[in-house]
Amino acid sequence: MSHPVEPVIVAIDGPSGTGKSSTSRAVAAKLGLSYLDTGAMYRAITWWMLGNGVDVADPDAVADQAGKAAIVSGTDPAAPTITVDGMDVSGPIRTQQVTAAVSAVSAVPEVRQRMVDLQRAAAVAAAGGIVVEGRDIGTTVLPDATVKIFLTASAEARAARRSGELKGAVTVAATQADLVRRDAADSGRKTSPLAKAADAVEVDTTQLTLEQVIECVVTLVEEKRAAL
Ligand SMILES: Nc1ncnc2c1ncn2[C@@H]1O[C@H](COP(=O)(O)OP(=O)(O)OP(=O)(O)O)[C@@H](O)[C@H]1O
Ligand SMILES: Nc1ccn([C@@H]2O[C@H](COP(=O)(O)O)[C@@H](O)[C@H]2O)c(=O)n1
Repeated sequence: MSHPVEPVIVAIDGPSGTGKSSTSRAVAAKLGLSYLDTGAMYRAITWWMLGNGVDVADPDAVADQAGKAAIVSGTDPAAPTITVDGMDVSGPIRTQQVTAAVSAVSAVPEVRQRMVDLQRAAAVAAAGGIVVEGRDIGTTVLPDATVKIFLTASAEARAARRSGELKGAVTVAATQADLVRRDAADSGRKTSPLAKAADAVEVDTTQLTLEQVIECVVTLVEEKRAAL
């Protein structure tokens, strides 16, 4: 008797700038899976809070407004989308203003509960399987994921990669300080902090090219699938 094939769920977590988005999108595209960028969701709600005059340093004010914005993520790895109340916010959520505020907003339990519900619903809706990337996917959002990966890289390597992206608009030192500050806030919060799940495979990408990281994750997923 044949058994129904369970959709593969890949959880990819790690600190800022370790290559989660680039790797997750490419792995999803190669394996024909959906893709969800949960960081974009926290950025989207932060963008909404800032635009609506909410004091993001006041957790009670943020909690009070946590249910107001309608956040919708498109999960096609070839063209991921993110909208707030029907508006495309893929550009605005990447501004420095949002980056500086997102850790405070994402630390509020009411915000996290709302985002986690949306993230789990997206995973259930992805009948063919999904790659979900973030900070707490393996530990909290999808603890039963088929494969869990925790990407790391030195702060120096991550800052150099990000500075390359920003084309020298910000110094490497300032970029590194920002990454380290955000990681400390994300790791130190009470509710589902950035953490490696006990059963996650850690991949240090410092000395690896993006292509090597993608290949490594694809192999890990295929090995796991073959063993199911
Ligand atoms: N192994 C690698 N070698 C060199 N550059 C890389 C590697 N992995 C990712 N990059 C580059 O580093 C930058 C950051 O990657 P990416 O946005 O995927 O990281 P991230 O972990 O999703 O970051 P964040 O948490 O801030 O969203 C991008 O410019 C990407 O092209
Ligand atoms: N699962 C997650 C994902 C993200 N966050 C918060 O969002 C910030 C932005 O994430 P990026 O991946 O776009 O850099 C991140 O610094 C966290 O504060 C989260 O809490 N949980």
